[in-house]
Order: sequence, then C-alpha cells, then structure tokens
Amino acid sequence: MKYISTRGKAPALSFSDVLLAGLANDGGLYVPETLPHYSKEEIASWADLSYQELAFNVMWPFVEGDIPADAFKSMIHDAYANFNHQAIAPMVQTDNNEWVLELFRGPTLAFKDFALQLLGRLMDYVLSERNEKLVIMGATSGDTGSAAIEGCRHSDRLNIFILHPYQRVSEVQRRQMTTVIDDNVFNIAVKGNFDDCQGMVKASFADQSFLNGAKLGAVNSINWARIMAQIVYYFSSALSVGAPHRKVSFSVPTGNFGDIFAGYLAKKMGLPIDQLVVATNQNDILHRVIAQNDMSRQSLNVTLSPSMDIMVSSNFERLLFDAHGRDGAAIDDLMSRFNKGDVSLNDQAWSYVKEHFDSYKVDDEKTCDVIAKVFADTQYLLDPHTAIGLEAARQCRKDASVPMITLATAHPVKFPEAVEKAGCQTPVLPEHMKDLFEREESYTVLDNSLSDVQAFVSNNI
Ligand SMILES: Cc1ncc(COP(=O)(O)O)c(C=O)c1O
Ligand SMILES: N[C@@H](CCOP(=O)(O)O)C(=O)O
Repeated sequence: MKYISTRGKAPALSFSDVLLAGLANDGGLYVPETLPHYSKEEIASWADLSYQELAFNVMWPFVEGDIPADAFKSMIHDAYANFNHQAIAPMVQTDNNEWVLELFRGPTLAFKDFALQLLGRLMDYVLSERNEKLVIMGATSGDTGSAAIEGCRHSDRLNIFILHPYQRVSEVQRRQMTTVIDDNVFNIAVKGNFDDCQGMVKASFADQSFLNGAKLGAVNSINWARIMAQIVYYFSSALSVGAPHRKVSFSVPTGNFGDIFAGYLAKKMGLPIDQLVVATNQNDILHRVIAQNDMSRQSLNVTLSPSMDIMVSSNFERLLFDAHGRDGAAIDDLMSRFNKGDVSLNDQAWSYVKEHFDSYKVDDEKTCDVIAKVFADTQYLLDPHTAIGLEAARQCRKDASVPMITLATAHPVKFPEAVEKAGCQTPVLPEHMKDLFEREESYTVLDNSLSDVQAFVSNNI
C-alpha cells in the first residue's frame, strides 16, 4: 500500500514511513492511494470474530508488506489487553433502534485509546527495526494527550511533548497527562487555545531546524495510523446490529474530523452506512460548511465539551481531497485561502460533502438537557460530547428502521462540570485512577509563542 499527500507534492510513502512522518512535507495529510473494498459476504463472515481478530482483518491491507502479520497481531493483542470490557467496544441501547457505542473502555477513558495504544506500539516496532528515535509533538484539547502519553511512555525510542491549552481542559484530563512523571514525557500548557497548539505542531513539521537533526513524529489524527485504527469499530458495531444485511447509521461528536472520517472510509470500504451525522458544539464550522457552504473561521468558544473546542479541523482536508477529485493542487490553493480567512467550496465539492454527511449543532444548554433527560429515562449517564452526538442523531435521523449508533467518545467522569450542571452526580474515578487528585503534577506553562515552545522542546531532547 502506498500513501499520497492531499497537497500532491510530497513523495508517496510506505505505511512505516507514513507512520513516522506524521504530516507530509508539503503540508498535506497522507491518505491511501487506493482503499481495500470488502464484499458483503466477506464482511458477513466476520460476524463472530473477536474485536482483535476483526481489527487485524480490517487493517491488514493498510500495513501488509511493511509489518509482518504475526508482529501486527501481537501488537493488536497488547494494545487492547487493558481495556475494561471483553467486547472492547460494547454497545448500550438507549431507545428503539438507537445505540451508544462505548469507546471509553480503554486506560484513559476516551476513544483515543483505540488508535493510540496501537500507534505507540507500531512506532516502537518500526523505530527498533531501524534503530532510530523520534521526537513526538502533539496537540490536545484534553483526550489525545493522555492516550498518547499512555501509548508512548514505555518506549525508550520516543520523547513525547504534549501541548494543551492552559486552563481549557478539564482537571481530570489535565491530571491524566501531568501526573505521568517519566523522563520521556513533557507536558506544556500553552496560553492559547487548541487551534494555537495544533498550529504550532503543524508549523514545527514545516520547519524542523529547531530539532538539530532529530526526527519529528505525530500522534494527532494527522497521522494516518490514527485514522486506520478508528475504522475498526465502525465494522464491529455495525456487525453487532445486523450489517451487512441491513444498513446502519452513525452520529459522531466531531472536532478534528478524524473519527467521522474513519466512518466515511468504512463506508467506502463496503460497510452499508446510510447516514453519517457530524455533531458539533458551538464551535460549528463543520456544521456551517455542510449546511450552508460557509467555511469561515470564527473565534473559538469555550464550551462544556472542551475536547471539541476546535475550529481548524485537520482531517476535513482529507475529505476535501476526495471532494475535489483528488486534485492536490486544488487543495493546496483552497487551504492557503482558508488560512487567510473566509472560503466556500465549489458546487461540485459541496455536493460531494452533502452527499456523504448530515450535520447538527448543539449548544451547552441543550447538552445539559440531553444528559439530564437520558439519565432520567434510562439511568444511563452520558458525557457532554456523547450527549451532543445523541441529540444530533435524534434530530438528523431520516429512517427509524435503520439502527442509529452514536459514538460515546469519552467517559462522563472526565467532565464533572457538565454532568453537575445537568443535575446529575459525577461517578467515582475508576480504580486505576482513584488517587488522581493526590498525585504529583509536572507541566510547564508557556506563552502562546512558537519560538518559546520550540526552544523548550529543543532544550529537552
Ligand atoms: C471526547 C471527544 N469527543 C469527540 C472528539 C472529536 O473527535 P475528532 O477530533 O476525531 O472529530 C474528541 C477529540 O477530538 C474528543 O476528545
Ligand atoms: N479532541 C482532541 C483534539 C485532537 O484531536 P486528534 O484526534 O487530531 O488527536 C483531543 O482530545 O486532544
């Protein structure tokens, strides 16, 4: 499998090279040159597989030729070994034909564990084969950071620097990152927002001279391997409600567009997906572009669903690449116009986007109402991001006979503010985190300055 850049200028790379490269050197994102396609019969034959077996089948074409099958199987096994449910991604029914897919059963209680516990192992494997080391820079609005740290901390080939927006992640999220005291883990609180952090990571890929020859890698969903691992649970959940013999719809709380992009790929790979619903909070650029072709950048709001406080959604570029007939030059031009301010899509591209996605925006007040109502009706406690997904699912649903699955992207224990505003009680921390609030923290607060952040990184590698 070869991977090409959405901007069309960077060289095509193998899986292992894409895994370590992160962002392409033309500023684009890597995507597979072609996608595997599975027949209905083949997908049906996977119905009885364990999550790990299914993960191998779905992902194998993407890594074949680069990673030996036995090594890949063993990494998959280890990546999911400490999830707290046998099914890895269990489903809960919240109403007639309405389901919640619990993606928070991993060690850091958010969907990021699905990809990041595997990514750390894949990186360690490839780096060991090559006898190389990698400096990781990642941006987080709260969940990627802890999952990436957990996935990478045990590798002596990785030094990981995670940038989070100062005072804009929940206390549980911050402590999950900052209480990991390892020599290769560095937490930076940037006095800015998530977009500033993500911008600094991308700028660091564009000019790596500050690293004095060290190599830079990515843990955000700009890294193709993140998307690849997130495709699997669309297959597992769809199979458990009767696909491929019936259609299935998904609603996805969306920020950086990585998770729902994985669903779009699952559809292209043969899964009969009816609707893909993009659910946003007040930071609604994705809803605006889908509903009104308005891709203008606005200032970022602080919300009760902080992990989705994102305006510049990295992975939307991967979709736009398809929407523009995979024309890298067109994407290069579009993204440079976007970076300067307003932009709208041409008719053909906008039609493509609307053909594949529905969207809905949910504000904080409604988020709390949904948490409260679902809890009153079912005794099931949603986290604020999942509540946004569920509300969007209910508002956008076109066919009640098609099962609608909302991705539960995080555990409510991470977001006590929203849970309590909804009039519910925050659950207790799970056993492995029960002393989280007593643990020592270590992090560095820096100004919203690329040179300050890069100087910190270069002084600590
Ligand atoms: C809890 C939670 N829900 C939803 C999202 C949005 O996912 P994505 O960025 O892949 O769109 C994130 C972070 O990205 C998250 O942490
Ligand atoms: N919500 C994310 C933001 C980063 O997204 P990613 O999927 O590109 O890593 C977070 O919690 O950090």
